[in-house]
Amino acid sequence: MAKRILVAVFSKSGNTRRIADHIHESVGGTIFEIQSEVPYPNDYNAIVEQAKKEIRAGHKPALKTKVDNIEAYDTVFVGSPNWWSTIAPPVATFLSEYDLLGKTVVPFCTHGGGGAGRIFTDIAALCPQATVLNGLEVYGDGGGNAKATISQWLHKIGVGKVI
Ligand SMILES: Cc1cc2nc3c(=O)[nH]c(=O)nc-3n(C[C@H](O)[C@H](O)[C@H](O)COP(=O)(O)O)c2cc1C
Repeated sequence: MAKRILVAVFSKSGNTRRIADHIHESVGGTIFEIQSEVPYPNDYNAIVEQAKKEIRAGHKPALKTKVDNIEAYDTVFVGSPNWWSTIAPPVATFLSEYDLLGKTVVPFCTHGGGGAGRIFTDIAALCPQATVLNGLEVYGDGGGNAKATISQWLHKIGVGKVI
């Protein structure tokens, strides 16, 4: 049976979404934007403070969007910006809401200079029954090298294009 791929991404300012779009172009499948029911503020200080509080409290905000049929996918890419060295809280909600038992999870993130932080281990901890492949970390929106970096990574982890 053909592999079915979901590319799930949360992005506040577009960087992680851009990487998700490149991944989607390369591997096919379905793209899914993780969105919180209540949007995060646009003011930088406000979002940084809110994120800090939510992460400290382990808060998992309600999501506005749902995946129709998670059973249909066997590979799930999960993308998050680095927020305080970990995943954005809506990504924690996403990983807790869906049963990823037996699926392959492929993490990726963008950051502002701090690298992946704890993102890959935090994602793995939230889907203990999935096989988690080596993640990709990208600075900002990845610049002009983004596509090449993504192709090399996909090749390394052995995820090819599906229809
Ligand atoms: C609330 C918040 C916290 C952040 N914390 C970090 C951090 O700890 N380390 C880091 O390298 N970048 C941090 N950043 C920068 C983002 O990870 C970076 O700009 C990312 O590419 C944004 O992705 P997006 O455009 O998909 O939202 C933070 C940004 C925000 C809004």
